[in-house]
Amino acid sequence: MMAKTFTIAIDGPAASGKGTLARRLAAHYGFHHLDTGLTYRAVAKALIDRGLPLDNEAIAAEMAQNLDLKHLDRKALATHDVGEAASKVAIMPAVRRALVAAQRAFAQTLPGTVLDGRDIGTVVCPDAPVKLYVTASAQARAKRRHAEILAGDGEADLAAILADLERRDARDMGRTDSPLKPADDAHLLDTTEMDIETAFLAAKRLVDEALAKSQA
Ligand SMILES: Nc1ncnc2c1ncn2[C@@H]1O[C@H](COP(=O)(O)OP(=O)(O)OP(=O)(O)O)[C@@H](O)[C@H]1O
Ligand SMILES: Nc1ccn([C@@H]2O[C@H](COP(=O)(O)O)[C@@H](O)[C@H]2O)c(=O)n1
Repeated sequence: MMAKTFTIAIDGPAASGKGTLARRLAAHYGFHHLDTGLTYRAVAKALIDRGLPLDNEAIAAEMAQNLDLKHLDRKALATHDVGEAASKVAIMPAVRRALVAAQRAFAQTLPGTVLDGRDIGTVVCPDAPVKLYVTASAQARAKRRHAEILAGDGEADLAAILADLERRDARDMGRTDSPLKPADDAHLLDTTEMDIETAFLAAKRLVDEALAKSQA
């Protein structure tokens, strides 16, 4: 018999704060965390590093099939160019099939997991007992990303960041395969007016309710 698992599914647009929340929740509950955006970024970076095209589905899918989830280097994958390239390879069904299979295996083999991305509640873990769709206005998200880059001693232009976010959101929401959207049973968490602690407490309340239900 398969052991019981509990997955927290978190989705939302770029820089909405879903990764921050996912990490906080995973630390709080002692769960394993997978940032699924890193998996798409890793495929994109593997192609870029080898000088391979970003629009060849067969080549990209081969990279996705060979990806090892244990070796995702967040720092190396964090650049703007890799994020932009990731959203291009993410439109390819064969890439998604390979990555979704690995993401599902992560959720199904560990007892407590938090996965964040764009299609966790809709495609990867449609039966997750708790789903959060984290949003914030595009302006708020751009300001947060801007502050993050400046804090890391980088240079950034707020208007350019806003344009990038909006372009990436449009690609993620407009693609045919697994577009970004809230699952029908997701809780919407708009953090435009919330600081990180307030957003965490709101999310924790929803997870606590789901955990209590799953143990009843
Ligand atoms: N509620 C909040 N209030 C203020 N800042 C926040 C809030 N949530 C997250 N942040 C900050 O916003 C930035 C983006 O957050 P985060 O990286 O978690 O977003 P994300 O949705 O995971 O982004 P991506 O999709 O690009 O991976 C970070 O600098 C984070 O510290
Ligand atoms: N479940 C997911 C996660 C990510 N993507 C795509 O990857 C891009 C990068 O994601 P980040 O969260 O690291 O910014 C993102 O723009 C999506 O195109 C996805 O499709 N599904």
